[in-house]
Order: sequence, then C-alpha cells, then structure tokens
Amino acid sequence: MTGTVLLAVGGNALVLDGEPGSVARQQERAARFADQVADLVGDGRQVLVTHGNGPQVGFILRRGELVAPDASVEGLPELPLWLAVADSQGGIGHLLAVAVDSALERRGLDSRAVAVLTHVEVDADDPAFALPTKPIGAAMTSSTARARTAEGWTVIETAPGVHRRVVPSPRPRRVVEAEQIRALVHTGAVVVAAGGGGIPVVRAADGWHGVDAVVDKDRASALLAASVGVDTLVLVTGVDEVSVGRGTPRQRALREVDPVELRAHLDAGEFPPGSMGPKVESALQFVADGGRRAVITSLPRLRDALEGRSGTLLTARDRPAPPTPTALSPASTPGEPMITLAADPFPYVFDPRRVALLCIDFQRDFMEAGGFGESLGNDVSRLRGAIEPTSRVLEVFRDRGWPVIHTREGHRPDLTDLFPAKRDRGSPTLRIGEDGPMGRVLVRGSAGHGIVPELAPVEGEVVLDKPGKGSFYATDLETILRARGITSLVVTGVTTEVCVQTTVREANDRGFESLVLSDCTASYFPQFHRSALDMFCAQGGIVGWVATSDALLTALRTTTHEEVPR
Ligand SMILES: Nc1ncnc2c1ncn2[C@@H]1O[C@H](COP(=O)(O)OP(=O)(O)O)[C@@H](O)[C@H]1O
Ligand SMILES: NC(=O)OP(=O)(O)O
Repeated sequence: MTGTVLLAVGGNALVLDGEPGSVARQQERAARFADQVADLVGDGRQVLVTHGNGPQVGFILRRGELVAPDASVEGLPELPLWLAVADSQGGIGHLLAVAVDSALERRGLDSRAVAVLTHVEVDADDPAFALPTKPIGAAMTSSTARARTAEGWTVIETAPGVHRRVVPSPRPRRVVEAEQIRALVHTGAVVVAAGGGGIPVVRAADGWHGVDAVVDKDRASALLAASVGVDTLVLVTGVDEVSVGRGTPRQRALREVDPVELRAHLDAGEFPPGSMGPKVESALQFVADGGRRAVITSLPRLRDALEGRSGTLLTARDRPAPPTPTALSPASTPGEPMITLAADPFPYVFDPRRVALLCIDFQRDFMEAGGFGESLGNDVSRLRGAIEPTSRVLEVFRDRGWPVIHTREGHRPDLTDLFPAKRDRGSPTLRIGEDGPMGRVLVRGSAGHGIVPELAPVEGEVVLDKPGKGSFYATDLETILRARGITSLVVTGVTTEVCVQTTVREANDRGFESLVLSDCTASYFPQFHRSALDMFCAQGGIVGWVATSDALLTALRTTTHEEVPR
C-alpha cells in the first residue's frame, strides 16, 4: 500500500518513566500524538497505529494485587496477565482513537479512527515463557523492588537504581485479524491495532486461549506492517535517531542505513536488548519481509523523518521494488495504483494493468472419472475442491476485463508431438492417445481434453494447448504476456506439484512474478500440494508467492480500480 504508514508508539509515549501516569496526562500526550497523525492524514497518507502498554498493563495488575493480594477477596476474580493486556488495549485504544478523531475533526477531515481488539498468535513452547524479559509497570526504587520480589515478581534493574517488573515476551507468529485490519485501512480509517503487542493467544484443539505474556509491540508492529503490506514502518520513540557508540565520544547518529550495515551494528552489540535492540531487529525484519522502508524517530520529528529530513531510515537497497517490469513491457506510469495482499513469504504487490490469471489444465481428463488422471490410479475427486474458489477469482477477473489464459495439456491426433518417454511412463490402464470413456486420452479435440464446464473459457480468453507440463514449453505464452505488458501472474490449476509447479518455475526464470492461490490449486496427493506451496515461497520467495483466494479477493474488493485503464 503505497503511502501507508504504520506508526508504532511506545507505552512510554503516554506515560513517562517514573511519573504516576494520570489519565489526564495520558490524554494530553495522546492529543499531541493525534495532532501528528492528523497532519499525516491531511498530507494524504493512510495511517495504521500500534502502541505499547508496558506502564499501563503494570498499573492494571498492580491495582488488582493491592485490592486482592491473595486473590481471595469475595466477588473479585484474579486477573490473568492476558486479560490485563486486553484491558490495556481497550483503554489505550480508546484514548488514542478519541484523540485522533478529535484532531481529524478540528482539521475538517472526514476520516474516522477505529480501534481493533487484536490477537497475536504465539508458540506455546516459546522459550521466552521460562525467561521473563519484558519490563512492565512503573519504575521502582530498590527497596520497592525487594518487596515486590518477595511477593513473587521477577524484577530487574533496567538502569542504575531503576527497577522494573519483567514478564515473558514470546515472539509473535501471526496477527490473527491482519486481513480485517488491512481492509479497514483501505477504507481510509485511521486504524489503532495490535495494542500492547496484541493479546497473546495460542491455538489448541478446542480453539484459542489467552496466555500470560506481553508481546513486544515493535515485533508485533513489524509483523502487522508486513502482513498488511504497508509502505513504511515508523517506530516512534524517545530519540530523533538511532546512534552507534551511544554515550561514548565516538557517538554518531545513523541517518540512512541499509540492512547489512544495521545488522552489523546490531551484532556488534550497539543496541541494548531491553530498549533499542528490539526496534532495530523489528525494522530489519520488516524490510526482510518485503517492506520498503523502516524509520526510527521521535514524535516531534515524525513528519520530517517521513520526508527524509530526520530519523534513522532503513531501506532495502538490495531488492528492486516489485513488480519488476520486463524489458519488453510498456513503461510504467509513476503513481499508478498498486494492489497489495497478504501472502507468503511477504506481501504480494501487483499493478492491475499488468496482471493475468492463469488457469492451468482444469481438464476433464484430469478432473473427471474415466480420464487420464484416473487411468494412472489417482482419486480425481481430490482435484475438484479447486473449482469453486477458482470460479470466484475468474468471475472477478472477467468483471474487470483483466486477461485470463487457460492452458490444456494434450497432443496432436497423430501423436507426433508425444515423446515415447512420456507415452510409456507409469503403468496406466489407458495410455495417451487410446480410446477412453471421454474419447482419446489427452488428445486435442477429444471430450476429455476439454476444460471442465464450471471453468470453461469464454470468448476473448486465450486458450493455449501445450504438449508438456510447463505452460511456456513449446507454446507462445511468453510472447502473449510480453505483448500485453504483463508482469504478474495469478496462478490456479492442477496439479500443484506438476504442471503448476513447472509453469511457475518457468515464469520465474523469465522474470514474471507469480502468485499461486493455495485453494485454487490441487493435487492427487495432499502432501505434494503442501510441499509444492512451501517450495514456491521458501528462501524469501525463491520462485514466487502463495496466498489464498480470499486474500486476493479481499484486496481487490477493498481497492477501487474502476478508473484503471487497460
Ligand atoms: N543506540 C541507541 N540509539 C538511540 N537510542 C538508544 C540506543 N540505545 C538505547 N537507546 C534508548 O532506547 C530508547 C527506546 O527504547 P524504549 O524506551 O524501550 O522504547 P519505547 O519508546 O518503545 O518505550 C530510546 O529512547 C533511547 O533512550
Ligand atoms: N507491549 C509493549 O511492547 O509495550 P511497551 O512498548 O510499552 O514496552
């Protein structure tokens, strides 16, 4: 989402270390932050806000502990940490949403703020549960720290003479509501989400359960930013820039860094694990996941930093911005609307002028009883689940007038294009070219060679006949795509590990960017389906991206493209 920023603000932005953190002070600070947000909205940016909760969740817990130290006061249930996180998310979400709404109103902007209660999935066996590291609550003196430790808290000294309670902080694996948050951001709302790092949950056989932990909000923010596909992640904190050699005569601020340099400073121990370390790691993670840039700066310098005049700016210089136009495609128009959707291994971004839908080999010979697939001993019913989601995607492409290309595997009636090696492979009950219940098996023109009626091509759609597994081999597919300036392929079809996989690899070597829709592809062997999908997006997307049809359709629904000429 070009122009979209995720602003992650620390819990300390509302409550400073050592102060009691009155509600009025928090409102005052929320208003200052909201003014900056409204300025960005006024500049035409879409804004997603996340926030910490360290001080606030500590206050909530302490309140309960003071009233019911032994959890036995009648009518007052003990408050688990995960529920305190949910409470803090509600309270801070309210403070920020109301402040942002008021600031937007003052400027006459008709955008609204919405706070979303957000859950973050963590691993139940994350080693962090055995090693509390996350500071929460107000800072304490040594004597208070000793008293609390005696009550069972884990307390550490975060700075000389400054003590904080620490709790487990597992790594966030997934933001459960990422897709809904993305859709809301697209409406132009200022969305407040993943507060306090999100309510930590684990998935069990009977559903989701809260777990006692506080997720680091910078890590959760980087994950949310990548899942939603925002353009810029901004980690707003107490300093204008990140420094190396901090507190020494060699201190210098980092202004523009690339991942290699920043990683080297991190590995050299320049950033403490309890403060700047997680921010730097999160910035690096966002960029590694496909994010364009990450900025670390202070609230007063926010706007300057977004315009490159302040802050520490991390960009992925080693990766060209997607999509990559091919040499033969027409020049792209600056500022053209792009579509972004949540995908593995990182968000897939495409230009709607340069996309085509590939429907690979949805043929009766493979999908119906009596065809070639069944003659090889396969259960053809395994492929049929891909029909319904593919028909929904097909409908959207047709509605928008975007190109659709169907392929069919098959041979000339005289079988002059059939290698003996292919004909004789396996031990089929019917060989290619022999008479079956749907005519000659995999021979062009026979009924079995045709595409299933649910996904049948309509007038104007390209239908390619191919003799091999790959759609580029011995066909004019590449010429057709280049002539139309297509760079991005949404791939559906059967089977995942054979014709789909071969085609996606061929496409990748030719510079096309493939998004494989996991539920619109299928295999006779579920484990091969899963493995092929894993292989596509392994090693940072070695051959392409994988997403569900729902992720694509939601992204299309929430982006207006009526105005996009083809
Ligand atoms: N190398 C560094 N460069 C800049 N700031 C640093 C560095 N190391 C530690 N810090 C401190 O870390 C703070 C940010 O961490 P923290 O206060 O935990 O974040 P948050 O703003 O999310 O509450 C900065 O305000 C600064 O005081
Ligand atoms: N959850 C979290 O990281 O909060 P702070 O930013 O307030 O530490």
